[in-house]
Amino acid sequence: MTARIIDGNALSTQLRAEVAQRTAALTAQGRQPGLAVILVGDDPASAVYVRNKVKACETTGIRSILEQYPASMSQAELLARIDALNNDPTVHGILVQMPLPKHIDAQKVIEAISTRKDVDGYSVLSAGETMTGLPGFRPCTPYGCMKLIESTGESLKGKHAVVIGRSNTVGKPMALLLLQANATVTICHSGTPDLGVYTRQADIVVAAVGRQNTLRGDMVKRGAIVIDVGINRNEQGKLCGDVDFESVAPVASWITPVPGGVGPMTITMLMVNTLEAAERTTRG
Ligand SMILES: Nc1nc2c(c(=O)[nH]1)N[C@@H](CN(C=O)c1ccc(C(=O)N[C@@H](CCC(=O)O)C(=O)O)cc1)CN2
Repeated sequence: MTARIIDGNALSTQLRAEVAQRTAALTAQGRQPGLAVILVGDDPASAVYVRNKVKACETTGIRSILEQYPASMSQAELLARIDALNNDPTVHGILVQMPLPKHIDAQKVIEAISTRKDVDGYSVLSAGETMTGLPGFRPCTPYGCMKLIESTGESLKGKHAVVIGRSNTVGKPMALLLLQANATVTICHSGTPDLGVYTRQADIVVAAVGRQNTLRGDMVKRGAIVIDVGINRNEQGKLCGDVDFESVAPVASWITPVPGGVGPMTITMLMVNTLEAAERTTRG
């Protein structure tokens, strides 16, 4: 047996087409969704991600407002821009690309974004909504992982899911979303001794630790679903995830590739969240 591929590019195309349809309906009512994307500094990877977000807006019909600032921008200046965008009724989502330059307190910036416009789902209030299952914005990467798992048609009810990683933006919200889908959830991390003891019991493994080859074939139960959130570069400079694809694919039932798995879904769920932000304002 070899695992079937969960194709994040294909699922993204499908979901973006649905977003485009709903966006067109809102736009026809004079309520075109708008997303403000703020990039501070000159990190080359961030510039690529931001460009891809603007492109995704173009293909879905969402209006993008790209604001680029030098790394020397002060925190006060950035907070003032966010305040202006919070008060702009044509802007439904605000996104500040991470990481920010070191002199800026990222959490302060995130908390300055209105909860109604926090389409990254990064704020403390959004985290609370994710934890309680209240309506709000789910962080895009774990939200995308849930859609990828859903696309396999496998139910999560009663299954054991192991999340490797405990970041506030991926690992922790991922565990909460799996829990809400009635999985039994274990969170492991870089400090977990003998990771395989846990992952070998898992029906679903989500690897989000940021270290290549964290999950190998001998650590995976036959038939498990494996979701790879990692974006790393190997010794040859090639993009790779946290999962050793070659050894895990023959054991798993479903697996996401890197690239082309979770990555594109992150941007797709940003489009979904922005559309929903605009739809919510329409409802008053
Ligand atoms: N404000 C935010 N900042 C950051 C986020 C975020 O969700 N919001 N996430 C990451 C970067 N990111 C989006 O911003 C992101 C990372 C990777 C991909 C992606 O499509 N990856 C491709 C491979 C791309 C490549 O070739 O390098 C893939 O995995 O197929 C999309 C978005 C940090 N900052």
